[in-house]
Amino acid sequence: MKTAMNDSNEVLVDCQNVWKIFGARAPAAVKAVSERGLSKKQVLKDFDCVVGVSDASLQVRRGEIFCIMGLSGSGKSTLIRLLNRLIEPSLGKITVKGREIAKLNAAELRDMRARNIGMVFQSVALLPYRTVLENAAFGLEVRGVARDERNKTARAALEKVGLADWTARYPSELSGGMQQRVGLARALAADPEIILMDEPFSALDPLIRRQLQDEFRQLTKSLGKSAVFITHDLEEAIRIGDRIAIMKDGVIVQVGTAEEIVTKPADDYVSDFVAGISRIHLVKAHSVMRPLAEFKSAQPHCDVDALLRTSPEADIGELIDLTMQSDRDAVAVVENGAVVGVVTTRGLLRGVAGTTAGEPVAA
Ligand SMILES: Nc1ncnc2c1ncn2[C@@H]1O[C@H](COP(=O)(O)OP(=O)(O)OP(=O)(O)O)[C@@H](O)[C@H]1O
Repeated sequence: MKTAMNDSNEVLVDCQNVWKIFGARAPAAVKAVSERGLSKKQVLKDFDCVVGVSDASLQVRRGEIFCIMGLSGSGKSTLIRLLNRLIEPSLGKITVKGREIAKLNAAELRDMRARNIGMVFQSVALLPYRTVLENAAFGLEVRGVARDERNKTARAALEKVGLADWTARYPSELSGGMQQRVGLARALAADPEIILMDEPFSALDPLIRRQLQDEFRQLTKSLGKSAVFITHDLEEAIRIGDRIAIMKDGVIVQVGTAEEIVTKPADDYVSDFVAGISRIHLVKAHSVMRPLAEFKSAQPHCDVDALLRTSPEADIGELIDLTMQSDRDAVAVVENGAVVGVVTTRGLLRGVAGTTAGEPVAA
């Protein structure tokens, strides 16, 4: 099951108060922003400059899949390009594995991109006159890895993405989904610790897309990689991400797990996004339970020890199944052997309907 827990809390990418302002008068706009805190709208009006990213801070931890989600033009691509210094920030600081990337020289930057932070774009840009194997090995070739070694590594990466039988084919013989897999294999062959993905699956049809989402998540986890994954589709972010940052007009408006975002949207913008999302597998017992003391004072005659039991991480689907198996209207939530709360039928309905957790519930 997907959890918010990570293999470690080590921060691999740390982005602090980063701005990116585009335009001929960007330096003056940056000065005005840092001195007077101008808004995106004011910057456009006063300086004719576009704020791509506005005061963004985020941390990507080891082993984590971090999704950046937002509508077109919200700044996702600009932000991800800042993370491996394809573009330079106007203000703010970005470190990768503790090193400030703005301070790296050209050779150090190349090395960092190869070892630490590789990228897969929406259009993979496969080389048409090269085989699948040569395409997957391309990153290694650029790094000067000898042919035998790079082919061996690329072959292993193609195997991981299910293309072992296609190594001698050319990109034009592959479907869009398979071409994306080659792009992923190319990134995996280079073996970076962090993979940056800019809407890699958005051109694919829904079935293939869901399949690749699941495969990508499994593969990333089994290889112990970290990833930053851009999407404009909240369902994709929820399916793939351990945590999600939601962007609007260059600003990160909320960062959290899917459950946090769905149960506690930071503002109306996020609420609108989460309105259509099914909560059955997202909302967990800990969000809809009534704390034990509160439940006991409301229902002093209920024998809590006689209720069916579950963990705080049980989702609403599981809670519904348990409630149906029982002749009681409630399920006890147990942590470390002790009952910590009770989920009532009403709490369950509230979870499905999306009412904020923590409201008083008539049990
Ligand atoms: N090179 C550039 N010059 C000027 N403005 C730019 C440049 N790149 C991006 N922008 C502006 O920055 C803002 C954010 O764009 P960005 O491409 O990061 O958004 P996005 O969320 O990735 O959108 P999409 O989902 O459509 O790719 C937009 O207003 C865009 O016009």
